[in-house]
Amino acid sequence: VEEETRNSLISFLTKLSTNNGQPDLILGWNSTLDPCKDSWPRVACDRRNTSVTKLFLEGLNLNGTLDATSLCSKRLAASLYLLSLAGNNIGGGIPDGISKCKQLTYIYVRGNQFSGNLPSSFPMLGNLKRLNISNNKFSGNLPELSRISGLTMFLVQNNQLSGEIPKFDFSNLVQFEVSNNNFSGLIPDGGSRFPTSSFLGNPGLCGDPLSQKCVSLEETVENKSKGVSKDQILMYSGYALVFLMFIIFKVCKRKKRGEERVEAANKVASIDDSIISKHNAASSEYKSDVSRSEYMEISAESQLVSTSLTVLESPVVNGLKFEDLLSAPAELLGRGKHGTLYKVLFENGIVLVVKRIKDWAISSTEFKQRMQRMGQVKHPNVMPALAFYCSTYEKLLVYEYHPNGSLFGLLHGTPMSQAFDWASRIGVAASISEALAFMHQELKDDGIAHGNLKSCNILMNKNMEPCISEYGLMTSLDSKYGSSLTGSESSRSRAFQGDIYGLGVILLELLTGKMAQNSGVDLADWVVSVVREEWTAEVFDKVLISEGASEERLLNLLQVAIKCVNNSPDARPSINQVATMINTLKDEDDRSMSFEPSLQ
Ligand SMILES: Nc1ncnc2c1ncn2[C@@H]1O[C@H](COP(=O)(O)OP(=O)(O)OP(=O)(O)O)[C@@H](O)[C@H]1O
Repeated sequence: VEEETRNSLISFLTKLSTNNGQPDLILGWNSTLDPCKDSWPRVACDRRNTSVTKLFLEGLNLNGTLDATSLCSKRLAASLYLLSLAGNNIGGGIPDGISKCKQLTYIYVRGNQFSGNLPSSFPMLGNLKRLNISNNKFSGNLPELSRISGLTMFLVQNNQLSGEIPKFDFSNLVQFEVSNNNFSGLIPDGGSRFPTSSFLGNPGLCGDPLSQKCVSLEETVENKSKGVSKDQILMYSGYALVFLMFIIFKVCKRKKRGEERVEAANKVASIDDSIISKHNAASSEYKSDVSRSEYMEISAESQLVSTSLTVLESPVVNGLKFEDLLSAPAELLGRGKHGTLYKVLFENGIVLVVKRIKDWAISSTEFKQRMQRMGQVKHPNVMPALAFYCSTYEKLLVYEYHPNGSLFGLLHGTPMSQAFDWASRIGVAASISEALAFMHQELKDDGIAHGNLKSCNILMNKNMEPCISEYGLMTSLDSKYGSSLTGSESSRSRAFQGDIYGLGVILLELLTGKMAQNSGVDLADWVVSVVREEWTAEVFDKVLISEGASEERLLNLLQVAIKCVNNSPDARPSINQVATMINTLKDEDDRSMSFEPSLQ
């Protein structure tokens, strides 16, 4: 490593550590030695040992300032892609010059005394993937970070940041948290993928997933006041206008609601009346294959006691009527233990999935209450029902169609399974277990477990992230899962323990690449017997072994899976324990893969 870089590093550390006297000596950073070949502590280099790539300076009680000029000196800036300063007492701001460190991909400065604005040049760090500036004293508006397209981690909680949240492409973000700042305005589209806790503690913030809704009028008024001078008098009259319009809006809304109620009553009546005629007319228009005609039976039965479709909050199906569902072409996707699944195609290109539940001994009232309750519990890795229909004869649920298929398909379908590497598998395990822990916690008091957790009920969304589907549709009838259909307290907890069993089997599928049931062989029984015979290494998927996945990590996950499939439901761990174990394994894995620091 050339002299310029050595000097830059030492000067950077000196400014960071005004308290430490001779930091270069303390850390062993000595300009007569080479940072790479002589292995300066807390410095990592490229494979050829010619350039510095990572600085791990966390937890050193550093209390100086960040000298971007030294850090982003020409040569160092060309290779440095990880900077961790987490858990120190570094103060001052992050200078504008940081944007010269073009290769920076990971910035971890959590838990310091940094203050001031993030520099406006920050978005020029186009390679940035993970940013953690949480637990500092940063303030002011965020720069246009949404321009950084590859950002997967954005953690800025516990600062004093204000203004609006940039319009991120939330589909890329895996970790996101802005809680306990002074952010205001509408949470941008897609933000609702993250839990409410990611946004809490910002009094001015509104919109999904927070319960505080935005007053849509604000936008209208903002537009109207564009171009108006910003002096104070006008500002106050603007506020007065907002208030006035808000009142008018409320009055109009109340009036409209009254009209809508009348309209809705008429609509329900007209749907009921028109089902027979529309269905008869419609059925001749569609190609009638077996599934289609079966699907049509729904309407025939439903004519007896029909109610309208209940939409559970979704822009996709807003305005969708029960009759629309019936008159759209349908394709049979599968016939499971608990019902039949149809893919329904609409003229406007929307594709939905309708589950027709069979033989569920649950009253209509109970079914409706259950669906409404589940509509309130949202997690980005759980697929919500978009709407439901319930009559004496039919119980239908409407879901979004996921063209990327299920985890079952990914593991046991043909070529894709080859590309399903260990990092993705442990990622899937961590996401599912966290989502299940969330659902159990939210729905424990209502006694609603998943009831039928298995790899074909884990669907891959457009970002190939797993989503648990069909949550709470049925209580499993399988005694092995440990549940029963009676409503007693113990049978309720059995249902939750049944989900742990289901999760355990999914973990075994991820580890072995084998199906849960194959030619009468039960995967859990097989794995347990092989492990008992001390042939443990034999159970793992050969694809993982040939990829070079660490056997120690496979073993760690296997131990969790085996605990979950214990035949005695009471001996299984709680979902929180499972989620913690799996997430710890995943974190260890992430760290060892990228040699990232323990303190982000
Ligand atoms: N929303 C969806 N989008 C795309 N595919 C889906 C969707 N829901 C389910 N599937 C897939 O359709 C197939 C049939 O699903 P279905 O729920 O009927 O089967 P099952 O889960 O075996 O049945 P059951 O839940 O009654 O035991 C499965 O392969 C499943 O992965």
